[in-house]
Amino acid sequence: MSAAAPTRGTGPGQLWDAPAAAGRLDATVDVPGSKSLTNRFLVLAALADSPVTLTGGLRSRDSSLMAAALRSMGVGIDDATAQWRITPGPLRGGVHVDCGLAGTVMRFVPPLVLLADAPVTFDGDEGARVRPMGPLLDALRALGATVEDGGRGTLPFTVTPPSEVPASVEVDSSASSQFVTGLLLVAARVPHGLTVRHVGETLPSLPHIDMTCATLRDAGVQVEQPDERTWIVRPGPVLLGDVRVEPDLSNAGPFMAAALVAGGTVRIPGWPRSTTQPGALYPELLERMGATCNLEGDVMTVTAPGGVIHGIEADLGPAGEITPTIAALCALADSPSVLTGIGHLRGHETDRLAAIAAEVDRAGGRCVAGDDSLTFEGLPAGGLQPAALETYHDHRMATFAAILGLAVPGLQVLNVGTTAKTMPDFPDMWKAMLRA
Ligand SMILES: O=C(O)C1=C[C@@H](OP(=O)(O)O)[C@@H](O)[C@H](O)C1
Ligand SMILES: C=C(OP(=O)(O)O)C(=O)O
Repeated sequence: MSAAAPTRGTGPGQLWDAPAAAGRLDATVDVPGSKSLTNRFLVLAALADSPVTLTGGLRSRDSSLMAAALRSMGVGIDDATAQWRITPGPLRGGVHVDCGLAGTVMRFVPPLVLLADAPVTFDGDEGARVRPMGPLLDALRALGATVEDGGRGTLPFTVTPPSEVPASVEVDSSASSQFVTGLLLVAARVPHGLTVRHVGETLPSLPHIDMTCATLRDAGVQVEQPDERTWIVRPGPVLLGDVRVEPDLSNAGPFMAAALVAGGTVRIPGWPRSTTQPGALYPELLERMGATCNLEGDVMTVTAPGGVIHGIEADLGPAGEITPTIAALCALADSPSVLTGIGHLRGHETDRLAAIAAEVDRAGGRCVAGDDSLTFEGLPAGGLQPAALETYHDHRMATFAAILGLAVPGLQVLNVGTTAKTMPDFPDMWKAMLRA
């Protein structure tokens, strides 16, 4: 008997009819809070000297997993209203942490065990069990913790706190900047502070490490960076107070990209004047691809003629997480594109280089994945063809598919609900933008 045909819907195994653009856009899209800032603030609040009020926090699978992990370790988190109240407490172990598929949970929580009173076990989704962890686990061992991972260097593992923590550690963070961030976040609270030195060849997502340092400094923590691969965090109090989370600029990207595909205008309110979020690169990249971007007050306005998208050559090493959105535009562009500096995306929610190449191919386009790059031929003469695109449990592959769907009537997306990782309302927000 053959397997039942997928039903229509947004859940696992279900197909979502991606709306095609029916005309020029004129939309204002309120994007929820940044995943990266929300989860940094939650961790820092857990280490703070007094309760913290957090406004604009993201409600999504990744932030819920972070809150659940911290609660289980003894942190009070009241998120019943829009202003969350986080009450730090002594960190306890003897608990199990579900990391889901969240890099921020699997890389930011294990270093907290350096301060806990008993071992903590960690596991996550099947797809999380292949995400790189080894260099961070080795760094925790060098800091005196006992880590049992069956020699795999991946989830699941158990971290047992050390009796003493040395004042410096080396880590190869070439597979993920989150290894350095995880160590820096806890550093002010270990007895002698911590010097973290990156020893790998490349270091992706530097803006995300800058975000960590900026967040620490805003909390009164002294962070020095004597050279581009060393961070020194002095021991001391963490004074977070009241914090507000910026909108997630990476999640603004698909809506901004929609203006290029459909034509018209998309406005993103709440755009920060200055930010460490990698999504800050969108305006420049989208302008090179044919849009006009203007920041007036705190509203970023993207305007484009529609149907005119230029290919691009770009090093996305600093901003790997925006790659799937730029990649969707490259697949629809009037000339070839090459995106480089993105080898580490093979360790993201899925192997994103393989996934993007496979899904462009499924829709009748051409994209070749290299070790560290994606090369696109651009839009084929007859355009892309309707197909049911796979999302691989990857929120950004779902938004990638939705962008293609704007230009390809009849395109479908399998499990678009996987966007709940960082943007649970995505399907409705997308339709509202299109008035579909
Ligand atoms: O620290 C963070 O919040 C993040 C860092 C980056 O990780 P990688 O350096 O593993 O790409 C980014 O891709 C991820 O979405 C969020
Ligand atoms: C790589 C990403 O997430 P994570 O925080 O799980 O690494 C991402 O959101 O693109």
